[in-house]
Amino acid sequence: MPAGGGTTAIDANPREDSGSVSGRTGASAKSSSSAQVDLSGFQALRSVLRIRAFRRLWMVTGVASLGDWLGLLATATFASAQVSGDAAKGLAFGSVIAVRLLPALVLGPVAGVMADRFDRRYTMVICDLLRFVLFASIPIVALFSENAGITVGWAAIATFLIETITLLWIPAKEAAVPNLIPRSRLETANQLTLITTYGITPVLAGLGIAALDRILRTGNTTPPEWAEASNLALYFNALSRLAMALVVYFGIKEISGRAHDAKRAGQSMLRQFLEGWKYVGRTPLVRGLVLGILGAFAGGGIVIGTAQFFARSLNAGDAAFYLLFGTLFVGLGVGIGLGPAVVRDLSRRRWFGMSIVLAGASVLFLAVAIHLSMAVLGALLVGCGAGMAFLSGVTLLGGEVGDDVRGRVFAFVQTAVRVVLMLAIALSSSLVGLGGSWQVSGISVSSTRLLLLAAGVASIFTGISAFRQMDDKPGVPVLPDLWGSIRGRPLSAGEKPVGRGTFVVFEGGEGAGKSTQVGALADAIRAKHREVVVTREPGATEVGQRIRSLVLGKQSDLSPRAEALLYAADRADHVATVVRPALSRGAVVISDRYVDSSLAYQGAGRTLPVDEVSWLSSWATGGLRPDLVVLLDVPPEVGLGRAARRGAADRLESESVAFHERVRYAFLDLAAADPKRYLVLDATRSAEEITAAVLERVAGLFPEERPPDHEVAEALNTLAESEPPAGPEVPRERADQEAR
Ligand SMILES: Nc1ncnc2c1ncn2[C@@H]1O[C@H](COP(=O)(O)OP(=O)(O)OP(=O)(O)O)[C@@H](O)[C@H]1O
Ligand SMILES: Cc1cn([C@H]2C[C@H](O)[C@@H](COP(=O)(O)O)O2)c(=O)[nH]c1=O
Repeated sequence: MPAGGGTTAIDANPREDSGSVSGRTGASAKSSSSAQVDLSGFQALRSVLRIRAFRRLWMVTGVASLGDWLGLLATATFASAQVSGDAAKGLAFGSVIAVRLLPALVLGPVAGVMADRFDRRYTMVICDLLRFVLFASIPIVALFSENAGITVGWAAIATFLIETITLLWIPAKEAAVPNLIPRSRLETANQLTLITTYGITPVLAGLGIAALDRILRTGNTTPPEWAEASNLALYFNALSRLAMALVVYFGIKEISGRAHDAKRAGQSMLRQFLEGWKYVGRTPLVRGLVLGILGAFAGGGIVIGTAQFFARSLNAGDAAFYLLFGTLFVGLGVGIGLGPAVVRDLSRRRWFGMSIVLAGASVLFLAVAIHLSMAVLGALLVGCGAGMAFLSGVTLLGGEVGDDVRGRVFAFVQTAVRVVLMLAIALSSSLVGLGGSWQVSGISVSSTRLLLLAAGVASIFTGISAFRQMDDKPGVPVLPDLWGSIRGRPLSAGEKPVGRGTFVVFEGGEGAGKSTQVGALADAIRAKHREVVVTREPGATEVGQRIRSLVLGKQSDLSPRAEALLYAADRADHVATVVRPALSRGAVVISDRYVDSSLAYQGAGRTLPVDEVSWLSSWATGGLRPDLVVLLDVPPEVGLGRAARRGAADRLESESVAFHERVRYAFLDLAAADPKRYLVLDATRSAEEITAAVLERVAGLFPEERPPDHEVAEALNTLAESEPPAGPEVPRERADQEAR
């Protein structure tokens, strides 16, 4: 994936998330004497919904998705209503569904090229306007035509066209979402979208159409033809698509405006198409994802294809089929809704493979279930595994595939999924019908169960292969890592034990007051006769001093990648020669900036891919993570104003306010993603208030040595008297003067 400008040419996301820190503060935090900001999991959801462009897209997609489900039910029932006789009705119903699935084969590949080649907003708007016309045309043609053949024929043609257009629309939309939202929020955004699309709206559509039909038929009156429930549903579907087009055109302009790649614009569509396939084939992550997704859908298809026979084999009647089907969906919802909260910091690449293995193992369990209760548990776990795989797969695709090729990858996946699903359902339902059943030791062994066994084994095999292809922590044991993640302590690749010390980091924008607070905290801990090492990045070592002059010197003309590498080099030297030795001695290490500064400044500020910057830092530090990060949050204007009073601006301070705003929201997003490790403080408060909040929280790190209140008061007095504030012990003036 070309990393540079691919992912974040749009500058819309972080600033949209414009709630101030106090805006994110819960009432409890406000009433607290400290300035602490409470960032819970629920607030992660709220922070996603604060990103206006995404919120608009999510709301309008929800309405449109409801319309689409209504439309699917309505076109199918509408077609069967046009003919009489069970066989003809069944054929009409099935044909409409088949017609909806067919275009994927023909058009899927082209759709991706279009999503990557053309402006995604215009692609979405044009597609939705066309769908508006086509959906509305189905009941209108029926109204004016006397001939059932013409009505059903047009319904089939319009449905085919709609599905064709949908295939163009989906990759454009899916590829656009990661540009509207910070990476750390992508998973929550996907959770919200998947639950809306596959959980809430199909149920609402089913209930809505049934209720509409009932209302229209109350009092034994038959409604006029134009007001039939299925017709009204189709009008609703048409209008929801019109609304989508208008909102995207007028309200979500951020979808346009990706970096224009002149080289690619000149390429032929065929070349771009082949390039997309090659990308899928040669990128291990994408290959693993595609393999896993297809394996999971093949397994799912076999479960669906055999479900009715399987339910019969349990002697539990037709109701068992619906029960198992419903349970599968409940499992999907549980996996998508609760999965991230359970596995917490587990690597998403690992989670994806593990989820498929869970789904496969659950299919195996289904295959040997001898009682309905076992089958219900199996179906629930199959759904859970599939839901978690779906969520992690979509999030990985959105977050780790470059913007320039994302449309094609999404299109590839959606086409392949449909084909595999159709084949799996068709083959398994025909095979299952051919086979019989035998009694082995009183247990009924049927072709259904053998097929399920085969599907389970195949899914486990696919999950393991996907895991191997994508693993980002090779050598780290799988089960301890899973267990550690569930308990909030995932194992880090390459992490070495660092002794008994405690590592505290202060982060935040320019002039947030980090040096001031580092000094105050160091004084308070030293008063407890503990060894404290005050340090900072960049510039804590001899080499670091030279790097500091290079990165902050206004005369330096550094590319973003070179800048990121220099900060990483400083960090590697810093951790190896200062931080780790001090932690091994059992000291408290307090650092003014660390890894998050690179994620915020080089990732969000310079728009380098955050995962790559994160990997670089992780490599530089050998996976060393702080015990606590104190984030001092300050609006850039305030912080830059404070810094300006200190002297001339350096190279980073001279960046635009927009740059510093991106940095600010990236810090907040990092904190929101791991609230236990962070203390977020409103840095516009007085230095004394902030110190009190820091001391209170730090006391929790050394429960046996909580400072008595009079010592906290002393530390605050020292802080109030010291002017200028105590800064890091390491020399900074020389490098800073050279830099400025
Ligand atoms: N809470 C506060 N309220 C007002 N002014 C403050 C506060 N904390 C620190 N200051 C002042 O703001 C200026 C910058 O503070 P400090 O050097 O501690 O910030 P910093 O985050 O380390 O800055 P930089 O990242 O630019 O090095 C100093 O003049 C300091 O006295
Ligand atoms: C560690 C680190 C720092 N920066 C930036 C952030 C600041 O603008 C300067 C450091 O200056 P300070 O006065 O010591 O705060 O460097 C960065 O961009 N990336 C990093 O990893």
